[in-house]
Amino acid sequence: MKKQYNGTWESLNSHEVPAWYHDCKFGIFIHWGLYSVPAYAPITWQLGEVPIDENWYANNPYAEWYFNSVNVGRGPTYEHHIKTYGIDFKYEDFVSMWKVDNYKPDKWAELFRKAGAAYVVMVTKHHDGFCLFPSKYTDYNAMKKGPKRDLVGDLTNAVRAQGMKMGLYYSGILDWRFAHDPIIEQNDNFNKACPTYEYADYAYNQSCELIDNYKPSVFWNDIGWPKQGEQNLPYLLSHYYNNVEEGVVNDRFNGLYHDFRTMEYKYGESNRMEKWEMNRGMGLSFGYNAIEEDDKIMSVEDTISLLVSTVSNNGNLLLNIGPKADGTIPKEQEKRLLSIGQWLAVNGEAIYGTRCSKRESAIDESGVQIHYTKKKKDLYVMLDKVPQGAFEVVIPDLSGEIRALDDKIFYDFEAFGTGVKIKIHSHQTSIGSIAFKVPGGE
Ligand SMILES: C[C@@H]1N[C@H](CNC(=O)c2cc3ccccc3[nH]2)[C@@H](O)[C@H](O)[C@@H]1O
Repeated sequence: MKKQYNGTWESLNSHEVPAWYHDCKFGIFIHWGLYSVPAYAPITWQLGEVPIDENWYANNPYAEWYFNSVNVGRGPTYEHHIKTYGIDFKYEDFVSMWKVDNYKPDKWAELFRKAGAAYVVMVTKHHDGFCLFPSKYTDYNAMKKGPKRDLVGDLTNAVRAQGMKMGLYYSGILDWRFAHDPIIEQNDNFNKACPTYEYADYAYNQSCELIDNYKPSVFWNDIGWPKQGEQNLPYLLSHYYNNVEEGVVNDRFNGLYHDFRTMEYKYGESNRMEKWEMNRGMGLSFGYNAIEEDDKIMSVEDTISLLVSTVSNNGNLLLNIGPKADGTIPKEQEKRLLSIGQWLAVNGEAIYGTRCSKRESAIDESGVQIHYTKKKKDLYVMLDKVPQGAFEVVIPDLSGEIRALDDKIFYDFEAFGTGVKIKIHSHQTSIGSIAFKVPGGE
């Protein structure tokens, strides 16, 4: 019997995170929109690592913040805009320039599947207010203007045809079509947001459009929810769960409710006792940044390290790609996705469908990082940040057989005190973390 939610916080608080969200581990985030046309941001800092005497908003590395970065009236993006487009060029003028001739949603979905992703979260409306889906509530949308396509519907169908879950991102509290004062400090995200009931109703109604028309497996709200709409949240979330039984939501509803917590780059806290999700771009931006080239984005090894450390601590990794305006996925991003997929094809047994082991991640004296996952009674051990060439590592409080998932790893193992010493002779031909299975080891 399907559980019904009745518009109260009490009924919502009985909602449990469905198994699929615990099992899937790796998702692809997609930031694609008007901001992909200028595709510019300075390459500055990761969120959570901004130097104390610097201003994030006047030097925003998020290319999807282009409108605000110009609107602040100073800094690299403002200068770039004046030089490239001129002082009279308005952000809305990018609409007619946004042609999606290379948008091939089936190819995108195929690439995400090859990357080993189990879910996708696509931005439907970012802070700039331009909707990538047909909406009854605004003509500022991709069906009516610019691309003249239901960009969200096309990808939703393609992703589901590949057997992946489709999630949708919505910028709840921020919409610069309703409130366009420059945001120059963190609190402005809330204090300068549109304070009208009209906008709160707009956000509620568009969220219902997304739920009713696409039934997203993840409703990924960003930054916060309109204050004037907080009393309607229990109805919106009940409507969501009553229509999308497997649905999950994140923790960006003004702290009122969540299925899973989030981190973004280095910002936020995670607690392995609770389901959470790490989201970040491959570089410092979510939207495509044309000056962020191959040498400026994460290596495959670092991305696999992030996946392994996130999953072994009860998280999912939602890794962003920023397509070019025309729908081309940048080569440097595609290359990394395919390499991650190759690693997961060999080592995915230690990732997909696992749960947090009672054993916590550790660093041995040689600096090798040891991460654990479990699946029923089996234990998986993943070695990361390993040296080139041969090395040894002792896994404490372990006994019995230990088997590398990658047959290109040459190793021995032996009992060592109350643990097992693994002697790796050669691992050159493999990329990223080295995963072992210990049958019955949990
Ligand atoms: C995915 C990413 N989100 C940004 C806003 N981030 C937050 O509101 C936020 C980060 C974070 C980390 C831990 C807990 C809550 C958080 N909210 C957006 O401003 C970016 O353009 C991009 O869409």
